[in-house]
Amino acid sequence: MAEPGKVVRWQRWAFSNLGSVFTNFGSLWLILAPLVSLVATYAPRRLFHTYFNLFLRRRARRVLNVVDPYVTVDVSEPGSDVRYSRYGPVSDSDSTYEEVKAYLSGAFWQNDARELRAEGAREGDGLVISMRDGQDVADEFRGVQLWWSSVVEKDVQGQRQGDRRFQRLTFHLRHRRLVVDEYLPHVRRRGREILFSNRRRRLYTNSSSYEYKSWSYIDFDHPTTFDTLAMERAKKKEIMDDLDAFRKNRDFYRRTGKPWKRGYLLYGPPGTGKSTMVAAMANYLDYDIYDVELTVVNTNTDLRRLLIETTSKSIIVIEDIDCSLDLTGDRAKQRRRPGPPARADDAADDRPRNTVTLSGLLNFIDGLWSACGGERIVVFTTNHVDKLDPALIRRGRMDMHIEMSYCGFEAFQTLAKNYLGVDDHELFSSVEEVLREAELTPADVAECLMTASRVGAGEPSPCLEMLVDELKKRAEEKEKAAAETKAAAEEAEAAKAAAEANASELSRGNAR
Ligand SMILES: Nc1ncnc2c1ncn2[C@@H]1O[C@H](COP(=O)(O)OP(=O)(O)OP(=O)(O)O)[C@@H](O)[C@H]1O
Ligand SMILES: [Mg+2]
Repeated sequence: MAEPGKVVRWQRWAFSNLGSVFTNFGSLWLILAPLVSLVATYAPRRLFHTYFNLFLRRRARRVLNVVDPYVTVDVSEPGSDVRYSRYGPVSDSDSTYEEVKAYLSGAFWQNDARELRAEGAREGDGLVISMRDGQDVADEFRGVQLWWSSVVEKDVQGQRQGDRRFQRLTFHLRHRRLVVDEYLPHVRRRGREILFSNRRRRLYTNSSSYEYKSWSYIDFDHPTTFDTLAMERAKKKEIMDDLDAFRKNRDFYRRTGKPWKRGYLLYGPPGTGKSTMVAAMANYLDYDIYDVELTVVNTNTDLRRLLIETTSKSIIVIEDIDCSLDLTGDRAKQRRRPGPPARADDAADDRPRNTVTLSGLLNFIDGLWSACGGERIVVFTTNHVDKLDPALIRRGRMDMHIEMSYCGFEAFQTLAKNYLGVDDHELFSSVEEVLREAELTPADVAECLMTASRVGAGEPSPCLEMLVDELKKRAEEKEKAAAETKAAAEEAEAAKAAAEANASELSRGNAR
């Protein structure tokens, strides 16, 4: 490494003035020597040695600081022993070395280091670029110049054979506080971010409570983004802004004493894109997803264990929350669960029943344990928002309520762009008309577009003509189905009323 310029200058000055340094020190010593021997004779022996030693050490350190005012800190590769440098213990932690390397891999693009080394990132397809041994890069932080170099030393003292590798940081003595308090934490934070962005994201799901591992996972590789998500533009922007504000406001959450987490409730009919929205959120934030299957969680304690084992920068999602548990009742009713077994063989089965309660779930969302780790998003999806206990979705728990509604014209434009690659077309107005009159979900429209683009070989005009016909057909079918359902419901209602009237007539007859 090219030595920091100032060190070289100081060293040259010291050597060229060696003669006068010794002359001055010699005359000073002529005066001090009798004084020292006087004190040595009359002062208590132990006291003299302690103070004299201290005095000499301090002088020596000051002289050393003048000759070489630069501090070095080594971050050693995991596995090496902790070392001590002139300025105290050398940092040695499993993740610090990787974090520093990742941080430096980002610094090379602005630097002129030419001899680099590339290693595959531990996860994902990215590469971590680092310095070849003996290379160095300069860095700047708040106007202060620092140097990093990659050092390899033969391991001479330990039982370990082979080389020891370090990332060595050099900086001026006067910046020690800045480096320790601010620069190194900044390096670790940034390094962690780079490692995080290089990793493969994961989609976790909880195993049944009897299994040893709480979560199992697969790689998460969902292609949906906010660009491909069909929704009104203003609403989409509002959600993205909210997510941005959440991600960037770590300090705000700390300052206001709030745990760094946010809840989103997605509600709407089937096929309006609730699950798709969760994937878009995860891709936007670069977070992992924990998909909680509540029906296989036995107790509140198991639920808490699941929470503790999630990592930060993740979305915890409970889909169809209204179906997962009986969460529609009041809390008093919940506390009485589990009730008597419904079937005779249930009584013989002594496995614990599902006893997750509403209050267990409330604690999961914002109890004391929910604050551990931070930077988490909780998402509930439901088709029936009106059936949920208000406590579960009150603001503060579910901070943002997002209605996923039927496909409007703006949502259709996004889908047309996704499937046909067109932004505008004369047939769009016909589609708009159909959508205004019928309640079609984005899933309906997406499916029609898929068929149309396959049959019409991706040509916009025939595809859109086909789409209009298909949508009209679907709208009619839906209308018919809705009318039939309504008629059936009315019929059932009438039958129920008649049965009740009959029963009361009968009981009155009996009473007479
Ligand atoms: N808003 C949307 N934007 C883009 N594609 C969508 C949208 N909504 C639905 N789709 C398409 O429809 C399919 C089903 O959507 P999705 O599973 O997200 O609906 P959902 O609201 O979660 O339904 P459910 O309530 O039944 O779970 C998706 O795979 C996607 O292709
Ligand atoms: Mg869904």
